[in-house]
Amino acid sequence: MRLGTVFGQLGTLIAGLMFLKAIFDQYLPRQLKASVDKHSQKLLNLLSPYIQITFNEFTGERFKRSDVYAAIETYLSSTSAAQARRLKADSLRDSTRPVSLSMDDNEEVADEHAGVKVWWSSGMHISKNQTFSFQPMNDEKRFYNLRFHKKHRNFVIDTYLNHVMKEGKAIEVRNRRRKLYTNSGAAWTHVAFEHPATFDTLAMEPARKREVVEDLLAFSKGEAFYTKIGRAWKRGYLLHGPPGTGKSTMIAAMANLLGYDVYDLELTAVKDNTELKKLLIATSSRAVIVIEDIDCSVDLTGQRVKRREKEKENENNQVLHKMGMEENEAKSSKITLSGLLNFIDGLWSACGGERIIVFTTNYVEKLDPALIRRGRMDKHIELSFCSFEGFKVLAKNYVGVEWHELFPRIERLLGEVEMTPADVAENLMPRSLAGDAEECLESLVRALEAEQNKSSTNDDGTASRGEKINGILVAEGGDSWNAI
Ligand SMILES: Nc1ncnc2c1ncn2[C@@H]1O[C@H](COP(=O)(O)OP(=O)(O)OP(=O)(O)O)[C@@H](O)[C@H]1O
Ligand SMILES: [Mg+2]
Repeated sequence: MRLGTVFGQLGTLIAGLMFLKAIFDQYLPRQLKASVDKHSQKLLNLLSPYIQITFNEFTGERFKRSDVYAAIETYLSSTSAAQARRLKADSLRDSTRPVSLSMDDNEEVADEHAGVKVWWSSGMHISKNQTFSFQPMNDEKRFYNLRFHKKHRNFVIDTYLNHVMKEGKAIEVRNRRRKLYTNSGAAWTHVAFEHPATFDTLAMEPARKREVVEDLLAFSKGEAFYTKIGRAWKRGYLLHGPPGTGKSTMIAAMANLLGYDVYDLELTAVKDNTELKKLLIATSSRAVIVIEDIDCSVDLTGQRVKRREKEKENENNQVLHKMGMEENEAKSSKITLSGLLNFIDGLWSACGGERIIVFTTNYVEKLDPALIRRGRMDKHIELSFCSFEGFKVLAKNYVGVEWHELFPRIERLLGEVEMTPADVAENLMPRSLAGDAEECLESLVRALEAEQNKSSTNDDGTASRGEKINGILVAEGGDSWNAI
């Protein structure tokens, strides 16, 4: 007899048994039915080459939805949308998508991974001891069934289920609305993080940009590597450079590239080291923890205070009096350098999951070496004045041109004048909706030439535009505005 015929007959037999079981289910008394159920299931198990796994929506804790069920639902959402005939739509909180689609009860969809085909179906148990309740949903227990051929038992259990969990969680992360956390006291509050910066729009030499992007991607995919070498899955970046060179913009681009939340830690709002520790423990995995302007955030004890006092000593002839005050202030300042070092080291040891910590500063040389040594700040990235390569990125973004006859002139001027990407960008900003590229480029040329003339005449040593004193940018004409 041909193999196809054998399978055909087997199929008919199984279908017949299932039909008989359905009839018995309707007409047999309950006790007899339970016994028929047991034996028919045994018979079906013997004949069927398939294995089935059930994943319940609620396991153990009654009100806690199973993470596994949620990951399966997310994993199957696109397959369900493509295959199922009846779908359920749910609104989503904290997601960039307006609705989530999943297959309705008693639907079945097929999935394939590494050439192995499996079938997923969804269903719902309704509790038999139904009592009147204002929350009838509590008695409905949903589940997913995974069906596969028994020859794939090991593959499904060892490989396929891992793939489903990993992919489901990754989709969840990709779709979730990210958050920007800020601290007030020992608690974080958050708003939606919607900064549009990307590495594509960041003005920086392409080779250096690629290096940073590759470093970040290697980190984010490096869980196995970090485990192998016995290091916590964390990475520290120090971004340094003059104001307006794109440090904050790069942090947003980093968070957008990796899909991480951002924790913007304002050290001056933290009372003491204990509060700092609490904040650290409350951060989630897949986060960029940022401390901006680390040099002027807080009076750190140790070398820096001494160095700062020394600078003041030279400036001021009321030295002793002033030093006394500073020392008292430093003592009453509750966050210390060692507190901050413990914070970073604690991040490395106490918190599981991937985290990035970023410090920014305008004055890298002022930082205590202990704070920025490799292992704490693994990668130091300098952001500097606008190069011609950086300008080309801005020109493409702001005025939509990749080449213009003014480019050689701009290249020469940028080689002679130091202008931050922020200032270049400002000059390239169209003045009106109808503003054209040439007008913007000419405005930039004029600004660069004015800067060139100014630098050849201005050497009186006064603070000039763009210089930051104690976190405040100095504007032309002595105005000042906040750093961020
Ligand atoms: N490298 C850059 N690429 C693209 N845009 C930039 C770049 N640098 C600055 N800008 C523009 O200038 C503005 C200010 O930049 P940003 O806030 O990133 O500077 P910063 O280096 O963080 O300055 P600060 O030291 O004052 O904090 C940004 O909103 C952005 O539009
Ligand atoms: Mg900044």
